[in-house]
Amino acid sequence: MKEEILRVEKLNKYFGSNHVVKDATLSFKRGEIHGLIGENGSGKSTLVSMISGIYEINSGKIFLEDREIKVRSLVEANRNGISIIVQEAGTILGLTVAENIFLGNEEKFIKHGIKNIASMNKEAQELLEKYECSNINATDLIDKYNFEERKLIEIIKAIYIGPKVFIVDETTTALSQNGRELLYKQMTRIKEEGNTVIFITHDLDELIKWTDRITVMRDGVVVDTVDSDSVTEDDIKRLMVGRELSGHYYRTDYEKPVFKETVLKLSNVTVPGKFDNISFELHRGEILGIGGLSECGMHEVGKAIFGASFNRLGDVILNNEVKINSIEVAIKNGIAYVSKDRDNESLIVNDTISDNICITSLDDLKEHNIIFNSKLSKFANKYAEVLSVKMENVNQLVSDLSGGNKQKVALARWIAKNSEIFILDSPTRGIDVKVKADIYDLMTEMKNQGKSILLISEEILELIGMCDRILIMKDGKINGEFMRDINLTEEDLIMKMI
Ligand SMILES: Nc1ncnc2c1ncn2[C@@H]1O[C@H](COP(=O)(O)OP(=O)(O)OP(=O)(O)O)[C@@H](O)[C@H]1O
Repeated sequence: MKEEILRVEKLNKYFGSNHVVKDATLSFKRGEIHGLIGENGSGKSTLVSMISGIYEINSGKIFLEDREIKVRSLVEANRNGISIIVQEAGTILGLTVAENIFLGNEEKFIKHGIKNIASMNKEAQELLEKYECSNINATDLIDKYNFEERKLIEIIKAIYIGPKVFIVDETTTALSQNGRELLYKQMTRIKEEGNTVIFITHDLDELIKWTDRITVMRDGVVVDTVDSDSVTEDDIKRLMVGRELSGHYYRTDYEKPVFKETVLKLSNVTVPGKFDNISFELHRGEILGIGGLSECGMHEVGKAIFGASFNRLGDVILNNEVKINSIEVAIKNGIAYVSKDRDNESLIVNDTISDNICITSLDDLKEHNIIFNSKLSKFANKYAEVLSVKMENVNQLVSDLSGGNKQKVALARWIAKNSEIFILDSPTRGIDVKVKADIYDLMTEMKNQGKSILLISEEILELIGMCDRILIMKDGKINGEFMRDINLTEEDLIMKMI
């Protein structure tokens, strides 16, 4: 029997009248990876945020190595040996990589009131090398790096302290295959050294594979804790939802036609330093996937098509000969874009759900040049419902939603706009299995209506399961093309990525 390292007893958290964690009692053992799963909004992030000092506890107790701890901030949690990688961006823009890594822990570099920046930069660079991120420069502003690179920096920040409890909140979907390998390696090391990892992921396969035990939450309540080697994905789904979930997940068809008509054409598109001379066509009714490893440039391709890259070269042309050179032209011509960097590029998090959903459809909602609030509210409610957004009402701020529910709002806006071409970068990031299946159904329905989807994804199975055609990128170029085929395997795609 492994020894307990961390115990939470009757933890409660309210946001206003919303009781989101209810009497949670849970024990974590030394040398285990302990998974945490539940539907979007079931209280996982809130629970680990209380353990890591991000949120105040309304009632209950936390014991670390049998000693009650009261952590009031992340820095205090760190000092107690608890670190976390949060689901959203956890780095601060305007600071260097080194400053981000040592944020809250700078005093080790301060002597007689003077901070030894050279020494801090040197130590940060050594950490970057040690954790296989030598392409990142400690003295650079963090702003220079993309979402995945910032996540890797957060991982280093969380592990260099040698945590007793390392919390990973829905991080793997922000990482590509190589970033994931790095994270798994560190999780395994921490476990083998007799410490504990709390691992939140919506990927059931990954959850069962990497954890020793799994705790399931439903509506703020800890439902059960099970041994990972004694459960199946269906068992977990049943515990999460409280009933049997049946039916398919990805598309099941292999013969559905793609129209010959080209709706969007890229000719020799380049974004210097990101990708080079990319040309392809997207057809009506096609789901075209783009996959690859972190540095391959695929995320920038989505941005460039939407007119959101400042220094793009080459042409992005619609079938009516309109050239897409700006976001405004893209939206006017029926192009939708969901970025992987949800909080910074897809949503206005300090605004309401209603405003976020309506923002791209305001012109369509005008009556004699007047926009009626009642109409906005009805419209927002309709599409929040289509995407099953778990919320109090549409006037709630997006920042108050759980990660997966934010993602649903980002998608709802474009479904509401009835766009013709969807560029979806990691659209199911952070979304629970049940809603994921609904989103895949929605994508299939859109395809059947003749809409076109460019699906940029790190999830190889998602690409194989959903796409009519898949382009694999490597080092800024297209390195392989695969047609939909029941015999296509993960290995086929990976071979073209590496
Ligand atoms: N800062 C906040 N203010 C108000 N309500 C909040 C806040 N943070 C979370 N909530 C609410 O608490 C509930 C639980 O959210 P939480 O983020 O813990 O869920 P989760 O299980 O982590 O979901 P996901 O899988 O989507 O990340 C949700 O209903 C959410 O809207």
